[in-house]
Amino acid sequence: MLPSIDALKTHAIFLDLDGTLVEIAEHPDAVRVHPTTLRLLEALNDESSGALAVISGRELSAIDRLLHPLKLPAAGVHGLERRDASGVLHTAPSAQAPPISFVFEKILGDETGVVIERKPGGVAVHYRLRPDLERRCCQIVKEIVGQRKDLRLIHGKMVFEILQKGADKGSVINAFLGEPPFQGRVPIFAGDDVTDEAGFAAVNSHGGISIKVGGQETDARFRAKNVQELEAWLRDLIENARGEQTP
Ligand SMILES: O=P(O)(O)OC[C@H]1O[C@H](O[C@H]2O[C@H](CO)[C@@H](O)[C@H](O)[C@H]2O)[C@H](O)[C@@H](O)[C@@H]1O
Repeated sequence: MLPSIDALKTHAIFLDLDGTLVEIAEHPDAVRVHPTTLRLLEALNDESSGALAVISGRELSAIDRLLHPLKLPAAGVHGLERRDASGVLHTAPSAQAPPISFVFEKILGDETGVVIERKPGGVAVHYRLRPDLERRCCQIVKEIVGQRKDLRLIHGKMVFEILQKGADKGSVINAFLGEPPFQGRVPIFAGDDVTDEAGFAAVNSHGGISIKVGGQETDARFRAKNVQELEAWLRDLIENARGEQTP
């Protein structure tokens, strides 16, 4: 059961993208954000007076492409990039490290159907189209991460992500909460995947509202069954907030 909230102006809203605002698709490039979802985000942004940020594993440029024409405060590559509410870009120094994606291209090659997504400070190895190659991908990523102290490994939804250390979704949520217009507000964070757990921990430590989308194990305090249930709840937030303002 999701909590009811009347005043959005006292809350800071953080939303994950894939699997939270949009359904998971077969290929990262196949994802489209429906215009009604864009309108929902616009309304949340208005009703919270700009205290809305997207916290994603995708790089910032990909987030902007998906949410066009909206350009919201956002964190990309699981926290390695962050654009604050005044539009200033903060990049973890490690995000500039040389890419390691060539290793995968060399070993796996595009023809296998394994999708290699390069991002600043990271590479995602998607095996959704070739689940039979999970073990092989796992072997390769573990070997690389085992040799490099500067890297960490995330096993997300049909994806292995190798990332430079230096940030996570929790640290960027904390960074937003230290700045206006997020500062002093009760944080809300909704996400669906393992990488969102760091965000849930940060939000829980502020006494906020952490929401897991889907059925997997989590430290989030609340749960939405799926993308639709979360979206319906977000719509209610807007209606309640607007209702509050009506004399
Ligand atoms: O933090 P998020 O916004 O949830 O991003 C996590 C990763 O999402 C994308 O991959 C996932 O979604 C794809 C499209 O639905 C799907 O094909 C893939 O299997 C999923 O792992 C994105 O491509 C990654 O860069 C993000 O890190």
